Amino acid sequence: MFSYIYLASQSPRRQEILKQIGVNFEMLVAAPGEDTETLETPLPNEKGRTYVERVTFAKSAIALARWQKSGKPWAPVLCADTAVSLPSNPDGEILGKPNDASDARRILKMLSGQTHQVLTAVVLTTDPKINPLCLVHVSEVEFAHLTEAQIESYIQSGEPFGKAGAYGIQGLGGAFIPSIKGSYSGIMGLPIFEVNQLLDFAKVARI
Ligand SMILES: Cc1cn([C@H]2C[C@H](O)[C@@H](COP(=O)(O)OP(=O)(O)OP(=O)(O)O)O2)c(=O)[nH]c1=O
Repeated sequence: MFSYIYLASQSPRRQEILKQIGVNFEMLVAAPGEDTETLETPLPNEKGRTYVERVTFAKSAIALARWQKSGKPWAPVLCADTAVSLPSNPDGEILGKPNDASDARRILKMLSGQTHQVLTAVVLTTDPKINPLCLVHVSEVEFAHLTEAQIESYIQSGEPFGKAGAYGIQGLGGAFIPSIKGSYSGIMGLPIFEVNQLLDFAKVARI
């Protein structure tokens, strides 16, 4: 039985979700100069599922190297990546975190009035010498038609930044979403039900 895990993610949403299900975790934070952003550039013609899997496995390899350097005792390491996929987008289907306000505007205009997918890949390494447990969770999110004024005031709020697809369902962005098919927590970055199953399988204790 493991009494805690390492969370290798800067996402405050993932921390909240782990707390919600009573998981004890310690952050495995990036070392200065460590670059994970370059990984998050989609490869030419890369599909959503392949993208989130590739990025999460890469984040995982970086996290394991981080653990090795840290000299800390072993505990399972959890990594995840969330991206929005819009197959009808001619410039490539993957929409990640916006680079700036004009990128957020471009993404929100594409999502307006459409249904998109949110994909979250999760990788849990239970032993550094064996293959990790992994899954990809997919939800469908219906977006209402947004006016230019709504998009501008949403960008002004600052909420789109640091979030895949330039919105947060858990914040003001929730008001743009008439329906979802899938899981709210999966859209927020960590699907509770599936992660709970992985943690059970890996024999991780809860508080
Ligand atoms: C679609 C959507 C995404 N998001 C967030 C979840 C993720 O934090 C973020 C996607 O970026 P990620 O690259 O998955 O995660 P991150 O950069 O926040 O953290 P790290 O790479 O260190 O693990 O978008 C929401 O909070 N709400 C939403 O509705």
